Amino acid sequence: MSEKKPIRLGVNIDHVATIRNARGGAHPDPVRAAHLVASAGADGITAHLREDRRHIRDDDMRRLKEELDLPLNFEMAATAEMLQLCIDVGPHACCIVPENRNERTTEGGLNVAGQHNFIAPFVRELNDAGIRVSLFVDPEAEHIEAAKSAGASVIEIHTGAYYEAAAATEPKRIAAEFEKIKASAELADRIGLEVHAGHGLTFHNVQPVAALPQIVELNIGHFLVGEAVFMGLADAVKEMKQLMQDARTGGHY
Ligand SMILES: CC(=O)[C@@H](O)[C@H](O)COP(=O)(O)O
Ligand SMILES: NCC(=O)COP(=O)(O)O
Repeated sequence: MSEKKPIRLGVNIDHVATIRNARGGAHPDPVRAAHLVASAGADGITAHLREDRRHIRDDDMRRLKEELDLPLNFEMAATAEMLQLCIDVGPHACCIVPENRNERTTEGGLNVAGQHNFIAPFVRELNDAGIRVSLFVDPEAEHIEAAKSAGASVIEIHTGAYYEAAAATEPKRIAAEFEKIKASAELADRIGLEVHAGHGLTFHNVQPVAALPQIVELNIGHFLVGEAVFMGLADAVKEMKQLMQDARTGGHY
């Protein structure tokens, strides 16, 4: 069993921008939300600049980088336009994700094994610009091994299938999806990749994932912004961090 390293919470503020864009104005400002989550204990800010700009926009990314002291994780598709924007912004990290304009949310992980020769040059250019690269992958060995050989230093395990199993309250499916995450975290750690996870994590499903000793960062957004309606964004972030720390230190879950 690996030693338990501390675990970080990256808060994804995309859906603050979704609410802003619903009316076309400037409120609520995702950068203001980022300042708030920083003071509530977030360890980083994640934002996904989608090609269709449905939530976060170019200027949000620039302001997040300029105004925040926290590490910025720039999520994006592997396109020439995004590569240039990311290099111009100069975030701490870039997470490359698959993107499909017709999807409601990120549906699956990056097909790194099938697109190795396409993805590796993006990783190289970002690395050369001093940006850490993470690849957002389904919990499958072939993509994790391909991420390593493509030059990424981090993988983020897509926890969407685990979320769906938990939402359907199907114990066998939850256990099967969790086992995939666990085996993937162990494999990635063994081959020298830093391991992150995210997508669909909530107060109710986060603790088993946070307890996995190889996982050092969780990126969580939609649930926290939704929960902010009921308990406020700062309290939602504090509660999520507490649940993660409790799971990490062997507390109750
Ligand atoms: C890649 C990922 O999991 C997040 O970026 C999440 O998808 C938030 O953005 P969307 O809700 O637009 O997919
Ligand atoms: N990469 C996952 C992420 O940033 C947040 O996903 P979600 O919590 O909004 O589903």
